[in-house]
Amino acid sequence: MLEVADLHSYYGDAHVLHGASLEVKTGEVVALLGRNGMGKTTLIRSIMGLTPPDVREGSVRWKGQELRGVPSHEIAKRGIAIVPQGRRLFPSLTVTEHLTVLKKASATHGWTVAKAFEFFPRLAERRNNRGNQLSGGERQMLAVARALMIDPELILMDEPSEGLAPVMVQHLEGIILQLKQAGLGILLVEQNLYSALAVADRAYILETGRVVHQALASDIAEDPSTLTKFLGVH
Ligand SMILES: Nc1ncnc2c1ncn2[C@@H]1O[C@H](COP(=O)(O)OP(=O)(O)OP(=O)(O)O)[C@@H](O)[C@H]1O
Repeated sequence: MLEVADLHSYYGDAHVLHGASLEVKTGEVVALLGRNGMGKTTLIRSIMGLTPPDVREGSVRWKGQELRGVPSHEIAKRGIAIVPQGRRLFPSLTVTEHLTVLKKASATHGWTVAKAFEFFPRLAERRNNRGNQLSGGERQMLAVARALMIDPELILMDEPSEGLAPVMVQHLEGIILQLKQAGLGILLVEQNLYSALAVADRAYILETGRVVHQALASDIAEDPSTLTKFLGVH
């Protein structure tokens, strides 16, 4: 469904992605792993058409069509949503307002505000609270719910577990698996290795802007030598 091939991205003269390639098939959860600064966020932004960075070589194909050069709002319309690192919510908007910015409250098709509240009961309870009144876990749920409002087929999630208490990380894993069951594909950037491997079908390891290893998530989880070699985990 998503095919990224030989992508080269730059921040000014700084060459950050050096021919990154990966694939996400329909309904697959794919983890993108790698140490700090290896280019994970840059790759996600490059897929989504967000600048910076500047993509100078390679292709991003979605359902067979080239996305390079397509504006990010158009990419969203074609079915790819992003849950950015740090969640990027509006402190003064309520939970409901965050959701209705992207979809009318009266909408009846696909992901509606009512359906999002059914999926995230905690958000329903907090519907009139503002972004700055939510806990870290509630913020993350809202960031995911907001992404769902565009009725995506693929969600790019950038470190969703960052800053969450362990119980909330587990809750988030449950949400990711439920979304997968609903047929969504997910490309998941995670520092929390074990959480990512617990929900992913496959994983790629990025090192200085290139994929240096790919495998089934279950194989990586059972193979400590891969974790040590590429991720410095002991
Ligand atoms: N806006 C920017 N301008 C210049 N350089 C940047 C910018 N954003 C990232 N970089 C550089 O690009 C490289 C890759 O960063 P990126 O954020 O993609 O890594 P990452 O793997 O997502 O790491 P992290 O887990 O720390 O977010 C780093 O060397 C970083 O300093």
